[in-house]
This record gives sequence, structure tokens and C-alpha cells, in this order.
Amino acid sequence: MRDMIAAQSPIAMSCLETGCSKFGVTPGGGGAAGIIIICSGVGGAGAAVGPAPGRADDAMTYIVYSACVAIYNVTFHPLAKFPGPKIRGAFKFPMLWSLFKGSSVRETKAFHDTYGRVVRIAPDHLSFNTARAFKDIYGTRPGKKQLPKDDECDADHARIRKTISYAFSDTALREQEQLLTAHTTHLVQKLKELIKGVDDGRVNMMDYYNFLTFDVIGDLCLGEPFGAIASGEYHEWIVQIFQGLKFWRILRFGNAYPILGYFFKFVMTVVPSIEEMRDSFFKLPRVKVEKRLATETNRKDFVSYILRYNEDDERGMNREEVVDTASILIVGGSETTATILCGLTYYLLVTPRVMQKLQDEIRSTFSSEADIHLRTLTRLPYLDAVVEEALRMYPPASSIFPRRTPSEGDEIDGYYVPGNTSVGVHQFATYRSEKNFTHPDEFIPERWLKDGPEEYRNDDRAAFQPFHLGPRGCIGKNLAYFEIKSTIARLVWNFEMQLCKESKSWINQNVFLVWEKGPLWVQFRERKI
Ligand code: HEM
Repeated sequence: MRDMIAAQSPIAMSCLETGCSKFGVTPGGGGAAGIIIICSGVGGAGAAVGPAPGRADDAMTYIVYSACVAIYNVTFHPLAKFPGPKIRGAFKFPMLWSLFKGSSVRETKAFHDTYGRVVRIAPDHLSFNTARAFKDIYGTRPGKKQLPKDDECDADHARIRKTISYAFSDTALREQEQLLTAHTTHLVQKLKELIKGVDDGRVNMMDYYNFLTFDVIGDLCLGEPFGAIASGEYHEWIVQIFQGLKFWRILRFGNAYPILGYFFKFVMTVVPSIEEMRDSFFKLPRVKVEKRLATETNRKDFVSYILRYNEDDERGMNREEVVDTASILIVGGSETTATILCGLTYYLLVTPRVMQKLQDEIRSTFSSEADIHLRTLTRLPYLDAVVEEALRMYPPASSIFPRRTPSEGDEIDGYYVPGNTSVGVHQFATYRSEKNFTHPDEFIPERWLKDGPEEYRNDDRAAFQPFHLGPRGCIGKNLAYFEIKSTIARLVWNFEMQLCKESKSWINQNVFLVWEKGPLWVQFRERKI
């Protein structure tokens, strides 16, 4: 089944074949972030009780069977006591449909507003929106096993995570700083050229942030950038990633209803180009990683850290693992960072008060652009607050990364949750809940300042975990913060920016695993320094 589904999409295949089970992120109901990792999302959530498709003799039997299951699900099922819309408790289809339509993030938020801190969003799925649930589900649990994504490959995950964690240490970030900054500087130069170009400085920053983050991650993982900023165009491989991310919602149906899965498999056999697409998707990272492995160099990219241990060392990785890990990091580390750069830029441009304060801070702290670097970026408390607030308003990992409770069940957020239940914290619903944050729908960076206004003192900061926590939390968090802050500081230093009128309602988006971002048109003018 996994093979079959995977073959439908290069990106989905990448997770199924590689990362997901060993090392990766598991987005559930429309999550984002290290998204590649679709695989476990696909395999993760089964029905609470479900017919074995193919066994039902005819449509009538199937309908009667489904009706009985639905009645059971809302009456005697162990999760029946949890609040939520009855239709969601009865059938899995409504959740899949809302994922398919892209409305699931806002719908789940609305359910939490109505039903409280835990909601049954599908027969065997519970969504939470509290700080305590974050800790119980994802945090390190002394004396208790972690809630698994996929038990089978835990050993592999721990080994690979340990090996690559050196590439994400503070020391590594210092060593990578020059390489990273070169790309941000390149973006600034490109924007200056565009100001003089035919479009008079009108730039779709959704594209350029993607170009930046893919160039950075290509350079770190594959030994060379994609050349996207230079060309001003998407590399074909990046286009395939985005197509794969969108395709994920269809895969969810294939997994939930195996009869559809068989249909997908059939389509695959009669459309050989799908297979070819998949092969070509894997070819690029393989060829580039091989080239990088064969090159003697002192550059401090991720591969250099991985190569510290050879295959015979227990911490070492074989070639396949290096290629797989590189592919996972590329997807996990690019779209997410580009997303928050877009969201942050949007909120800055629609909130002139905040933009003004940020400009004052950045332009008064530095005396030249060259002063902006890893160490000096720590002197910008308002920028820190702006980044946190953007992550709260527009979390790149907007939805749930599901975990499964052990067979004996578990206590989560004070509730006993029966075994084999899919559980997770819904980031958007958590950050936009009045129970956690005062004025949750307003962009107010001041709430994050040490001496911020009194009325935000009761905000529950522990309920804000955009990178998650615990042993599966985001390994690229420090890199992401540096990339975000360094980019925004340089843009604010160099340019005056205005949101073009066609992007005024840019924020109204659906989520197809990741936010469905439209063009973010920004008018750039060079600042007179
Ligand atoms: C704003 C940017 C980012 C956000 C919001 C983000 C968010 C997340 C979240 C929420 C998870 C946990 C998923 C889970 O618990 O199942 C995660 C995991 C992960 N992230 Fe990020 N991420 C970002 C940037 C990056 C970057 C820059 C990289 C690497 C270059 C990266 C690589 C990963 C990897 C490899 C994992 C899986 C860790 C594991 O399973 O041990 N992320 N990320």
C-alpha cells in the first residue's frame, strides 16, 4: 500500500521510502513544516473501527456496515465521551474532506472555540490546544516512553538524529554563518537590481523567499545552491516538491479508503510517467550528494558533519541514508522558513506602527549592514518579539503532528485517552485561543517583551511551541531563527517596503498540508542611508 501510494507522487515517495519512518516530521491534519514526511501522516491515522474494504460484497452491505460502525463510534466507542461534532466522531470522511478542501485549520480552530481544549476531530483522532498537552504528547517524559510516530524505526531515528545534530549545534551555526549570509546578501543585491528593472521594484516576495531558503538549504545539504535567486526562477525539482505537497491530501483518502488506494495503484501502472517523475525526483539529490561526497573541501555544510563518522562507526550513515536525510532536510528546512518570512513581512506591512518600531531598532543599533551578524542579532529584542508574534499568528506548522497512544492508553492534559488513539496539539487553534493569549487575533509583538504591557502578562507562553519540543522537536530551530532574523534585519536596513494593493488580503489562505500562499507583492525602494 505504501509503495503504491508513494508512487503517485515523488515527494510522497521520498518520505515513504526514506525519511518518514527513520527521521522526519509527521504532519497530520494539514500540518506543515518538515513536511516531506508525509509518509507517516499517510499511514498514521486509521479508522477507529472500519470495514475491511474489498470484503463487503456489495454497495448495500457496505452502507449498512458503515452505518453500524458510525453508530458504534458515537455511542460505545471509547472516545465517544470526548466532545466534538457528532459527524466527526461517526465518520473519518469529514476530516479528510476538510483537509482536501484546505479548510481544516480554521475548522479545527472553530471546534476548539466551541468544544474546549480537547476535540474529537475524527473517530480515533483527538486534537488538543493547551500547554500541558504539548508537554504530555511531545515532551520528554521521565519514566514513560515517548508517544511514537512509528515504533519500528525508533532506533534508526535516534542514531541519525544524533549524527546530524552536530550540524545544527551552536558551533556549527557559527561556522556556517558566512555561507548563510552570502545568500541573504545575494537577495539584497537582487532586490536592488529589481528596483532598477522594468517592474520598478515590485517584487513577489513569496517567490523570492522560497528562492532564498531553497538556495540556502541546497548549499548546506547538496554542496551547491539551486541558483534560484540568480535566475529568479524555480528549479524544476522545487516545483515537484510543491506539487507533491498538494498531492498529499489525495493520498490521505487512498490510505483511509484502501479501495481508492487500489485505484491509485491501477492509475500508476497505466501512467508510466508517474514512475518516471518519481525516479527523476530522487536522481537530483543522489547525483548532487555523490558529487559532494567525492569533493575534498573545507566548507562547513551538513555533509561535512555527517562525514565525521564513517559507515563502520555506529554513529555513521550509509550513502542511502545521507541522500535520504539530505532530501528530508531540504523540504523540512525550506518551505517552513520561507512561509514565516512571508507571514512576518505581511504582518509588518499591514501594521505600520510595528514596522516603524522595528526600523528604529534596526537602524539605530547598527552603523552599517556589515554589522549585522549572528552575535549582534542578539541585541534586537523587538525583532525577537516580532518573529515570535509572526510565528504565533501564522505558524508554518499550522496543524497537528500526530502521535499514537500506547495500547494501555495514556493521560493527556488530565484526560485518560484510550490506547491506539491519534493525538496531537493543533498549533493554529492553540495560538489563536483566548484561553492562551489575550487578543489572540491581533498582531502585538509587545506581548513577548520582558517589560511588555501588563495585559499580556497572563499569556500562556508554554502553549507556544512552533518548533515543538522533546526528542522529535525541530532540529533546525536555531538555523531557522538565524535565517529569519538575518534576512528581515537586512531588508529593513536596506529598503523601504510597502504592500501592493493586490496582496492586501494575502493572509486569507487555505492549508493543503502547508499554507497555500498566493503572490506577496511588495514595493521596494532603496533606503537613503
Ligand atoms: C520556521 C521554520 C521551521 C518550523 C516552524 C519548523 C517546525 C518543525 C516542527 C513543528 C517539527 C516537529 C514535527 C513533529 O513533532 O513531528 C519539526 C521537525 C523537524 N524539522 Fe523543522 N521547522 C522549521 C525549520 C527547519 C529547518 C531550517 C530545518 C533544517 C534545515 C528543519 C528540519 C527539521 C527536521 C529534520 C525535523 C524532524 C526532527 C526529528 O524527527 O527528529 N526544520 N520542525
